[in-house]
Amino acid sequence: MSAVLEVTDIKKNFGGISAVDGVSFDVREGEILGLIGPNGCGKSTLFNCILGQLTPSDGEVKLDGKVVTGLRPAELNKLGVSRTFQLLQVFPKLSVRENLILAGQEHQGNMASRLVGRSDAGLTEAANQMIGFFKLDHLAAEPAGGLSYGQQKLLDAAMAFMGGPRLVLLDEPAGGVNPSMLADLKDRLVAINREKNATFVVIEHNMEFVMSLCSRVMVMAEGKVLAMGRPDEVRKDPAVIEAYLGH
Ligand SMILES: Nc1ncnc2c1ncn2[C@@H]1O[C@H](COP(=O)(O)OP(=O)(O)OP(=O)(O)O)[C@@H](O)[C@H]1O
Repeated sequence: MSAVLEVTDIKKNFGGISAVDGVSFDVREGEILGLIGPNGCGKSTLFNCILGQLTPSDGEVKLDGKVVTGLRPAELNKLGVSRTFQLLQVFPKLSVRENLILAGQEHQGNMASRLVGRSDAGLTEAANQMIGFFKLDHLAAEPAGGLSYGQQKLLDAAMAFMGGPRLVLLDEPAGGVNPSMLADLKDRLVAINREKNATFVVIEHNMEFVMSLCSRVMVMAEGKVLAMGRPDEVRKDPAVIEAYLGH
């Protein structure tokens, strides 16, 4: 399997703080990689360095073998890199379908179409497919703000997959989602991975969710990679247990 994403020796300092301290890993095509670690260990900073929200102090990011370090988020979007944020990014007054269309326009770098008219740039069909895929049919015309929190997280994840991205980085997709919706969310993420061969990286604090969703898990502590491996290997790694119990 070829690597979609290769991260080599990424570092990010904030003044005297070394938030990410020499992290290297790769993500293979069709893989779901989990990224876990105690609060403040550098997960979000690492995501932001990969996604162009932050410029790394050092290191290299490659997408499909091409160096993309330092590219802006919009440029990465056009290359097929998509993300969700810890906090929901849905537009509450727009319908579920409109939110998906807008996300598709963003992925195409086509936000200007918002200003020049309500043309959907051919994205209604793609949005309808995503609605079906994420089982949001009964909510398609509802304003997103009227959905439950768990449904909005499902929509938020669906938005990241509009436009058939090459790589999706999901930041705490399960955060605050109740157990019954969690099962739906996991089920849909597994399905999109299998049926569309989608590749993604998931930051998540919900250990059970991440261990059952991901094929490999990377554990960070204090800006470094502490462990990387299959969920069952990582779960019993003494250094990982210590990192969690120590906090
Ligand atoms: N913009 C910033 N300026 C200064 N320090 C920052 C900045 N962003 C993050 N940090 C620091 O870098 C370290 C890593 O933070 P980061 O948010 O990446 O951790 P995290 O693992 O994502 O945490 P959480 O699980 O709580 O989201 C922390 O010490 C944090 O205080």
